[in-house]
Amino acid sequence: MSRSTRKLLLPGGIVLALVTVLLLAPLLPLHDVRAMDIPNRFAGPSAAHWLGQDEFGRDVLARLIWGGRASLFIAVGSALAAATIGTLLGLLGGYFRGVVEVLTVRAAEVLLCLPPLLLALLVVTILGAGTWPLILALTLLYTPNYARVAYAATLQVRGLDYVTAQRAMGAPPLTILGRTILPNVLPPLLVQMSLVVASAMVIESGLSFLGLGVVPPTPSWGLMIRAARGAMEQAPMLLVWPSLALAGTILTFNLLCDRLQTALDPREVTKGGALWMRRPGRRKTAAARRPGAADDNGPLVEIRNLAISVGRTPQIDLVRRAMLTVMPGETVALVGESGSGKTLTSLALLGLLPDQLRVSAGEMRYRTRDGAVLDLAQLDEEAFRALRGPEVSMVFQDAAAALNPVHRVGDQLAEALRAGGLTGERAVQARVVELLRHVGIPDPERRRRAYPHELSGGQRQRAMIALAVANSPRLLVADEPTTALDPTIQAQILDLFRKLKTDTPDMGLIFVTHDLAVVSELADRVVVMYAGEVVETGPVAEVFARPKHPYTAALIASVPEGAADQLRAIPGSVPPPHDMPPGCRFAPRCDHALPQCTSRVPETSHPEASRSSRCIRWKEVC
Ligand SMILES: Nc1ncnc2c1ncn2[C@@H]1O[C@H](COP(=O)(O)OP(=O)(O)OP(=O)(O)O)[C@@H](O)[C@H]1O
Repeated sequence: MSRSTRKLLLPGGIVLALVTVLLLAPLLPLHDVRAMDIPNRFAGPSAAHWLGQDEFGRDVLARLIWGGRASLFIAVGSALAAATIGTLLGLLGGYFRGVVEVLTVRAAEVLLCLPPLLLALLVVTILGAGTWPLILALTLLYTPNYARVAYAATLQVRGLDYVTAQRAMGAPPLTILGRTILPNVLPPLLVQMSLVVASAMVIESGLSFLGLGVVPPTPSWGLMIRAARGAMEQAPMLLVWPSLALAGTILTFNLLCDRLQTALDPREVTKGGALWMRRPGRRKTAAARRPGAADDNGPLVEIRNLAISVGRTPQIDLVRRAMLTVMPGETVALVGESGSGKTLTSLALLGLLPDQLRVSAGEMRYRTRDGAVLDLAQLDEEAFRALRGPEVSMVFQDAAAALNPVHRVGDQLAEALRAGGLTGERAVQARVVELLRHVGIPDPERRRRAYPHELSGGQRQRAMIALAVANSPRLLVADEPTTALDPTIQAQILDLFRKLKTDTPDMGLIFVTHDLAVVSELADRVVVMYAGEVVETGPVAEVFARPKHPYTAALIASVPEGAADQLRAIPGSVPPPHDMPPGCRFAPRCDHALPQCTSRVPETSHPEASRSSRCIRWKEVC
């Protein structure tokens, strides 16, 4: 059972127990909710009446349970009805747009013009007080909320590649809506559900309290609160029980929906709840700082035996024994097939690993501007925040996703500069223009006022690079910054990186790429990763001319730009992290593999001082 499923047990158990008790009310040995006992009005708890008796001597426990039936039936019933209708309207409107949108979402939104309580009062006044008119009123009230949430979520999802791919495959719209879009819009709908159930319970009690909801003598929590108010001085507990039941049920529903949202979200983006709810990092900055270790000629970054893992029992190592060194001013290319751990290693350097992953072993020694050596593997989030920007920074692959779409490019740059300590509005704006000009955005005075969507793909990537270098970082990590661009623009962006290298000769650059041609043009050293491990490192020219690991050799031979005479695909694929072969991870795909390769993990060899290979047959590879 996964952690998020386990977290469902508590609120799920409480809701199940509550619903069971309420459903079984007719079978439970409860007093008659209407049976009055005037001589014993306001009597306290006794063996016969566990929670005491009300103003007519009726049993409070029985009325609480039967009242809960009415309240919950109305709240959950109207929330479900509104969810079904509203989600359908939102999905249809968001997917088909145009007239359908007007007839569904916009029509539902008309209801939002009316004050909620007034709308409920209107329906109840026309149809008369009672359970069903109340459910209808609440359904009308909440349908537009669901429609809007589903509509917004559908709009977000309908343009994504996987929906386009479904369309391209000829899937009918209803299948796309039900199978592809609905599961993706479910998390915000569940949040909405928890809010609506809670709010419906409050409105039900309010209307019952006003005499417009559940009709007495049928009990409801709202009616009980209303009656108890008049007798607050004689019997204050009469007010406490229904209020507690109402508050407890609302809180439990909120918790259940919150946890459901996490459990149903396979991407686990909601995992851990709000940032402020997360446990603070256990690691301490002080422990990470080693003032004595400063060495001006030493490496900027030195990763040793880094392991990045997911899960605890069992723990799966997505990256293990990773080694990487970057000297000041050096460009190190990180290459390897998809899934080899390049992105995770880069993200770990900035403390940006996804929530469910962690650095489980190893060191990432980083030398700061003032000469102190920090172990990034030991830093907490707060310490990383201080480093990101002026010390380490990152250029992401997809600038469209990495830039905030609702802020102007210039404003985003200005914000980064202010966060880096630059003061004075004039100085900030001047630096914004200078940065945009530096990265080659034409007419920066005007373009700084553009939103990201108003820039071309290449310009967006330039703006993203400007953002990354705004505070002159000493280490820049670029994760496939050219992959999403067309070849002409790719060449321009590579030129920009070359210019950055020349202009900032001390800046270390880690360049993640699949493209070996880019590596040979841009990088000084190359680090080859396979299945979460670093298999070979060395100066680019030497590694490309004489690879010392069969995987590097195969990689070079597999691309047209490679030095090999004949193009040759690497047979098989990278094994998944949970099913890694024992011994050398590349052995099952390797032409040079010996029996001992599959039984023992190969040690790192150093064919030359500046090179390393994790292959026992490195001498024979070439
Ligand atoms: N959040 C995550 N949870 C579990 N496994 C993950 C997560 N992120 C990445 N992985 C796994 O870790 C391994 C390394 O992923 P990583 O993204 O670092 O590879 P990569 O070399 O950068 O690939 P690509 O070139 O496709 O970006 C892959 O097997 C991937 O499936």
